Amino acid sequence: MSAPDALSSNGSLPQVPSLQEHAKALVNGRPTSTNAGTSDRLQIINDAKEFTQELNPQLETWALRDAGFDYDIVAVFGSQSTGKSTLLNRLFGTNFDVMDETQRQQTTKGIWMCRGKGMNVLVMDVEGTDGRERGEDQDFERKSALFSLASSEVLIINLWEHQVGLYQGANMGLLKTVFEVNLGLFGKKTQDSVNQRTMLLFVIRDHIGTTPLANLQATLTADLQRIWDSLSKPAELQDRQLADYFDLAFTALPHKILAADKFEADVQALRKRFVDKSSDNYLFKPAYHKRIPADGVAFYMEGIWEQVQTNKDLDLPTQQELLAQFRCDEISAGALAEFNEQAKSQKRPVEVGKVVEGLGEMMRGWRNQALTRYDRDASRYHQGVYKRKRTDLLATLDSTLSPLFVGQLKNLHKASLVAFKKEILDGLRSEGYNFADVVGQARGRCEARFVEGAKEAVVADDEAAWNWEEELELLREEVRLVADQLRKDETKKMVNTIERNIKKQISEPVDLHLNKAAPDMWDSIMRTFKETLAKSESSYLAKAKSFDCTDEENTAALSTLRHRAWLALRAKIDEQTADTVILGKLRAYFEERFRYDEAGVPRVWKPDDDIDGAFKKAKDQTLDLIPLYSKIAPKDSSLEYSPPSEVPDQEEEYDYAASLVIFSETKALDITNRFRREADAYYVEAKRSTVSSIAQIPYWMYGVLVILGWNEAMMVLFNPLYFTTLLVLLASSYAIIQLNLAGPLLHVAGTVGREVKRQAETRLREHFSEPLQAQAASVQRALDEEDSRQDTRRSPEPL
Ligand SMILES: Nc1nc2c(ncn2[C@@H]2O[C@H](COP(=O)(O)OP(=O)(O)OP(=O)(O)O)[C@@H](O)[C@H]2O)c(=O)[nH]1
Repeated sequence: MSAPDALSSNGSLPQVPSLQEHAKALVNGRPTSTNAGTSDRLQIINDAKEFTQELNPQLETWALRDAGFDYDIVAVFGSQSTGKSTLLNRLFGTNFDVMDETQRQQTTKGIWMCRGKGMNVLVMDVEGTDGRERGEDQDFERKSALFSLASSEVLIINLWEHQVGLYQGANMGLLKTVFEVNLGLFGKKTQDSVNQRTMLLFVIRDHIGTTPLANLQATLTADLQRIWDSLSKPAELQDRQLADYFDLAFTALPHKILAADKFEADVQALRKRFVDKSSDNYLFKPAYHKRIPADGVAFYMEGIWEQVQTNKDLDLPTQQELLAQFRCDEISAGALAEFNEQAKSQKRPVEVGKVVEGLGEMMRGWRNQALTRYDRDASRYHQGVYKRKRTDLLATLDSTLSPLFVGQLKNLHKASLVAFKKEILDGLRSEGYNFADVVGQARGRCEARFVEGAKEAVVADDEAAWNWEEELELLREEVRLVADQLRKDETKKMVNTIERNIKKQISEPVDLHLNKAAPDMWDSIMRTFKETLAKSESSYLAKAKSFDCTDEENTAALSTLRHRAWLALRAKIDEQTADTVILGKLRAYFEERFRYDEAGVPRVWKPDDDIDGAFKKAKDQTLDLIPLYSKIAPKDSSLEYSPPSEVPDQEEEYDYAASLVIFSETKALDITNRFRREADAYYVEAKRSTVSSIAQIPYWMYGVLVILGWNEAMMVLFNPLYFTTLLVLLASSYAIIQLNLAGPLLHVAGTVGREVKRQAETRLREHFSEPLQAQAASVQRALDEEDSRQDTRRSPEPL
């Protein structure tokens, strides 16, 4: 027989298509099978040379898909109707179709497969050779031989005894093809295909016994050796022997009908060689196994058939690699699907900022589960591919877990920072806290919390991929910023508290000193102020120590404090020198001097008192106070206030010199005038009080009245009518007193009396005080005129 179609004209193997191309073709363009298998046998390649799609489900039905390497494949080929199916059925308990005894025509078409009864063996019944039914087309024979060789561990070559020694009859042509193809398949890659040996079991049927089996075996071996020698081997394989690739075994079976019992016994003996692993003759030796895991057999066989069909180079290691790629991808995808489902469950919580408890453990669990699953199923395949795909899978797993890890770190970062702030604020609420201690402890706990959480979230040992140090650095930086901010806030709060205290402390003394209006008033005020400020500054510095404030911060805070203290003093002074308040002070000062004498007794002005002199003196003394109040000017220069050179957070520079002035000149003038007016009113009042005392009725006037009224009194006494009237009045008075009506009557009488007295006084005053009245009126007029003149001068400026 000629070289197989798989070989190109120059004898070399054609180029292998890329693995991806091939896998794609297989996955997308699988032929649809019309070969529906029965429950226990399946036509894997039909008449139209199409590979079935049912093999995988069938393997599942046969419970072989998960067998791993724990299964074997045996195939038979030989001439048509040589009892192949019969033999297989007997050996493996299968139910391949057997030819009806009377018809003698081909029964097995294509390739059928059965599972050996009670054994993990896949048995393939291959369409018989000879090509009688297919005419001269021996293409299928070659392809099926190639397919069987690539997948089976044991190849049974079935032949009649009388075929031994015949070239065609004994399928020697086909064997030549098998050997050639075998070289192509396994020859070159000896390293990879160290296990790729195949057992060729020759079963000689209808052995009569006249020629001993040994002789038949010798003939066949010699024939095979001859064929092997005649092969045109590639240069590098010239010295390879048939035994390097094949183990040969021979057995003979007697005539099935003529020696039925013997036939049956020998078949059982042969069956034992397929079943009994302990036997020396055990045929399914591990060395023959093609190392295709059971779950990959369907894909592998389909791939091989595809290659054989398209006459492409059948490079088994490549096929195995291809299979490994496909299966590893499938297994990896299965593991990934489950893993993704698990990872998805925690994606949302992490995304919304939750710190997921035990996330690291979960992630490690999912990852290990996926890898274990992958390792369990994929490690049986081509190691190179398995490892490569494992690396890919690992990368995919990690790339899914990485965002969760990073998210968890970010959430931990946030949570730790929030806890840090809360702890500090809680700490600052406690009595007598030490800021540095509070911050230091909170910082320690914050970092510890983060590190603990981060370590838990680490998925693998690879420090570069699962690094949390950088995030910790970021956290530290932020903690520093927060602590700084808190310290600044605390410092501010402290400055505010001290400022409030200063206000409280200076309030009373300043009031007191401003009320006294002594020449050293400002000295006293400034002394108090400076002492209070000095105390406040030292209390700030004492507290600031625990805040770890820098020198610059302390300087800034002290400047602010000094500035604010000054503003507080100024505010207090302003409050005490507001128009009405200062006028009140001046009035009080003036009154003290004008209305009271040296002993503090209120003065009653007499006409000869020197009202004008006293008024002028008191007024001048009071007016002298205005310049005193106008400017903060302590006599002792050491008490002068030294303002801070620079105040932070202040846009415009504060003018201390200007702040020393309390009243501007205009203001001082205004106050002067307003005071003058008030003082003048006191003067007028004083003057009036002397007029009132002059207007008293002289006592001799009452004597005059008695003398002038004497006649009228006598007339009442001596006139009966008047006298009677008098008696009636007296009697009435008596009755009134007796009846207790004296009170109301006296009240009425008092009122009437007062009215009469008032009338009388008025009349008398009008009579005696006209000249003095005229004098007072002229003074009042003069004052009014003076006022109106000053009003006219001041009119452009508002009061
Ligand atoms: N003489 C003889 N006949 C047998 C033997 N075993 C089976 N047969 C008969 O040979 C005929 C063919 O048997 P099959 O088992 O169908 O042969 P086959 O090789 O599978 O046939 P195809 O599938 O058509 O190639 C049947 O009629 C069997 O009864 C045997 O050992 N000796």
